[in-house]
Amino acid sequence: MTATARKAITADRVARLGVGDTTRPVRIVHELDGVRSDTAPDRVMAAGDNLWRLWCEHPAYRPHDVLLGLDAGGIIPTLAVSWASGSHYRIAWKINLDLPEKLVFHEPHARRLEVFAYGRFKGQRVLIVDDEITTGLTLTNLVTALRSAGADVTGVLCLVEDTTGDGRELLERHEVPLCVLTTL
Ligand SMILES: O=P(O)(O)OC[C@H]1O[C@H](OP(=O)(O)OP(=O)(O)O)[C@H](O)[C@@H]1O
Repeated sequence: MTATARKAITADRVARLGVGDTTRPVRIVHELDGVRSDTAPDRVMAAGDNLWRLWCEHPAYRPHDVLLGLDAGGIIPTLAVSWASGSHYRIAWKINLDLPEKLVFHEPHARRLEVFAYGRFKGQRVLIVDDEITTGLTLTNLVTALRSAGADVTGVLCLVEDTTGDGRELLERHEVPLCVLTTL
């Protein structure tokens, strides 16, 4: 297979995974590496369901148009919340594809420093989903980029808040509510 053909297949797969609908997340979770046992998908879906319920009861809850998850750790939680909430989702990828209308922001920790969210965000109410927050730098960078693109960030959902960092305080300074499943 040529490099061009491989690139086309990768781009198609990213596009299909990145703008999802609620009928597909379970099948995608089964396809992802590391989630192969019979019970793991159920646990992932239960976590997404619980996180979604907590957000619905949160005082700062507002409706959203789309979920936005972060590659890589945020992908599975995003699928799970999508399934629980019946929401469409997108993924911000650490893959730079030659596609129009991409939002770029900087990830302060990863080896690949730039993250790309494809498509239009102007006028969209976006609920961000990730696996964990520590310093909050990653998510505030994303919030700033989304707002610059004309999006309305309704909140951030994370599975885990590492309270050794100041992520919650940083998000509060940016007036973004944070809802987490558990703290560490
Ligand atoms: O609150 P912060 O201090 O910014 O850290 C949180 C970020 O760190 C992790 O990503 P990581 O860089 O490890 O990338 P990964 O998801 O690809 O593992 C995690 O998934 C968050 O996105």
